[in-house]
Amino acid sequence: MTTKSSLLKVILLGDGGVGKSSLMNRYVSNKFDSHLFHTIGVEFLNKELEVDGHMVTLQIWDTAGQERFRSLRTPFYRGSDCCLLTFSVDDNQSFADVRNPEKCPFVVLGNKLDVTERQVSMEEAQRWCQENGGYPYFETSAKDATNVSAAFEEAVRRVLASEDSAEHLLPTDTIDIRRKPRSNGSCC
Ligand SMILES: Nc1nc2c(ncn2[C@@H]2O[C@H](COP(=O)(O)OP(=O)(O)OP(=O)(O)O)[C@@H](O)[C@H]2O)c(=O)[nH]1
Ligand SMILES: [Mg+2]
Repeated sequence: MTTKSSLLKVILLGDGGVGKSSLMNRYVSNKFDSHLFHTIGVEFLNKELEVDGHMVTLQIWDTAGQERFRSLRTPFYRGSDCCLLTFSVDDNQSFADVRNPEKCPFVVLGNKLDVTERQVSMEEAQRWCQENGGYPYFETSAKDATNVSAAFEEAVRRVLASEDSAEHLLPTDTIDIRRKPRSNGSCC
């Protein structure tokens, strides 16, 4: 029997320091580093998971949020199935930047839930997500591992539900050369 797996690409976007790399490291390696360096350019990691009976290879692209790297991100939007727009709840400016997405968002993450001094309330973030297309909103902490898997898994569920998942199917033992290229499968 052919085992089929879906290959999904998600991209983490958001200001420098909001915790994108920390979320990826927590999710893929279950590790947290309180003195992580800023990302330079773009990095990616793969994670295999099962969502509602679907085997998925999730390719997570982690972009550099600092302003000086902004132009580098553009090529990586292409072919993304989902954008994870991330801000940190203790940084108003990072939420303002999320509210002006360059490309279509899919899931919005308010990270650093563990901090005591919030600048963005849950109500404010939820209201914005509802009023701007009904984006799913998750409050996460890469530090405490709160809601991190749930946020990535929701992204996978949304992609699988919104697209003909057959478009992603990669038979492990055959390649169908008659298959047409994806026409409009990507959101970004
Ligand atoms: N308290 C707390 N700190 C966090 C959390 N997530 C990340 N941090 C810290 O915030 C800092 C920045 O985290 P990064 O993951 O490097 O942020 P980034 O979004 O990848 O930043 P760039 O690579 O510059 O775009 C690091 O010192 C992390 O340890 C969190 O959930 N809670
Ligand atoms: Mg980073």
